[in-house]
Amino acid sequence: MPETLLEIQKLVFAYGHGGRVLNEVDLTVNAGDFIALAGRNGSGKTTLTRLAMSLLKPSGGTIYFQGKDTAVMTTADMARSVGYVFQNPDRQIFRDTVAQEVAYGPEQLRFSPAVVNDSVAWALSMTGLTELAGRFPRLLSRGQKQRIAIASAIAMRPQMLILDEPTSGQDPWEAQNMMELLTSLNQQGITIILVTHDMELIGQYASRAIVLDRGHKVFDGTPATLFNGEIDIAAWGLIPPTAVAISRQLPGMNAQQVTELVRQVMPMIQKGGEDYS
Ligand SMILES: Nc1ncnc2c1ncn2[C@@H]1O[C@H](COP(=O)(O)OP(=O)(O)OP(=O)(O)O)[C@@H](O)[C@H]1O
Repeated sequence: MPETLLEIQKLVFAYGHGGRVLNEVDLTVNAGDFIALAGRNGSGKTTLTRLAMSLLKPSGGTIYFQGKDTAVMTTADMARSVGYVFQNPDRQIFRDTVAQEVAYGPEQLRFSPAVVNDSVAWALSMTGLTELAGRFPRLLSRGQKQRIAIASAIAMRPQMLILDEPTSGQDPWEAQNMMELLTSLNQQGITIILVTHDMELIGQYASRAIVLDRGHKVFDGTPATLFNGEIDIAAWGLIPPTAVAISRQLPGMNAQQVTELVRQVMPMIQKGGEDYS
């Protein structure tokens, strides 16, 4: 059995005296999961991740991290185990060089200087930033800044990484690099929760999809099940990945990703070619 990292029970949340933004949400996150958290604008995704990080406190229900009630944990306690990457990387970057920026978290956690150096070197290398270690972060591209935010988070050696729309505003090449980075971090044992509106990314990279709709958890399962055509995902404001939409038009096809669609379609095309030759 995989270790349970996060256990959310009957979570309710309202901002101030407003209405409920999250309603009786139950959720278990296991070590090793690669979760995509989806749902229409305002469905409660960011709020849920902020609660999971103890940046907000529940109005009702309980959140346990490794069996411990997070109500008694500070944001600093959570930061030892969970890295959080904000949607806008500029909110997280304030030091003069990339290396100093990435060292900030491990220093705050009072790692020894040798461990800080090792952690920074590892985080820069994982994120492809080693060459940029001495550069001024604010002058780098959005994709590079997003990588700095991830490097800063993983330098604290978290068990789990929560990322809020890390590919927003990036070109497809940067977004793909980012997803490959997250895949490789996940393969190294870091549990990933990725907030995203991008169904293509969910189909291609996530092992589990969770959908929120108007503060309720309405789906928790594999991307294959989410996109199998039997669930009315349009009711939650979602559309299937292109590969799924195309493959539904072709008899016998069940691709979730473009590469898989091409693999499934190629024999048909080759056979068609032979018929014409
Ligand atoms: N600081 C706040 N004060 C009051 N209401 C808020 C606050 N932040 C978010 N909300 C409201 O809470 C609801 C959930 O917002 P949240 O940002 O969690 O949704 P989301 O699914 O992340 O949306 P998006 O995809 O647009 O980022 C929305 O109705 C939003 O307007």
